[in-house]
Amino acid sequence: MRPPLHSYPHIGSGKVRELYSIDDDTLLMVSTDRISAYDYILDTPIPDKGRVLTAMSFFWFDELGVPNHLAGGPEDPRIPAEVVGRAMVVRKLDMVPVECVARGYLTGSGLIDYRATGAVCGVELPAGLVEASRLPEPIFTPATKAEFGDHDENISFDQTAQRVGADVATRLREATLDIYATGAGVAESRGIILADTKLEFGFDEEGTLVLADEVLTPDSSRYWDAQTYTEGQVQPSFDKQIVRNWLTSPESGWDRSSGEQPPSLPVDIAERTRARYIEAYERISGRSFADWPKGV
Ligand SMILES: CCOC(=O)Cn1cc(-c2ncnc(N)c2C#N)cn1
Repeated sequence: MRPPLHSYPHIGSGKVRELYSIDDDTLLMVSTDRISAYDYILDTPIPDKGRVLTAMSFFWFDELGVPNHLAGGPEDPRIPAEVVGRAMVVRKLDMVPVECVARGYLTGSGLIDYRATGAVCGVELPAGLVEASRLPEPIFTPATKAEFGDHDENISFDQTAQRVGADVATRLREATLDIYATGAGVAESRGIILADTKLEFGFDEEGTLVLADEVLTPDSSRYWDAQTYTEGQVQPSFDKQIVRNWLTSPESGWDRSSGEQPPSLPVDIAERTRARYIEAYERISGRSFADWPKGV
């Protein structure tokens, strides 16, 4: 008999995820069907988004083969029935207070930094790069964890070292770049560009640096379709572009500059977005989403 979700103390909320305490050593990380766009959490859920992104994290934890925080499988008996398939039982770690970002392409806050300084997080880049330029080699561009709703602030390697020590900063950079390289290589072989990703790490009770959080999901990464990749313009998000395009189309009646909450999504927009998440998972993992566990 699985415990009810309400039997676990709720200890944290993200934009689209919830964190609960199972016991002194273990947490339950639950992914919801919520989706964010243009810094708003939309009021229309994307059916199965939580399950697809959880399936992706389980795939990548398995594929990467590095020490990670998983403490059980997708159907661990500690997972409440209502969240089976979209929850992970994880070891409680001493989390490193740095967002570990790897970038293989220049976009978003990295492009803003580059245009202002010629560098990203203090990493000098060649002149002449533009939106979505592929970088000569992937770079480590750490950031501070922002409070709920704020954007993370990019920091340099030296600033990271001041926070966590030079040795840990070096290990974070190495691990982040290695994981990005593996992820980008697998994605590329499936016709998908992994432009960048954000990882989180923590230390376990033996002092081992452990990969935590979600890993290489469309919520923690930018995925682009390699077939449509064109340097010099903002790339369509593999998973969110359908939503973004509808929200900024006359059909939605929404004005992005209004500061108002976006309208509810039409059913077909939510359904097509669900299909994109499933396509990303199946193409990258080579697994069928139909095989993934589902709660009640
Ligand atoms: C609600 C969404 O926000 C988060 O999950 C971020 N977060 C992670 C932890 C964490 N804390 C101890 N051990 C862990 N294994 C983890 C993990 N992952 C805390 N906040």
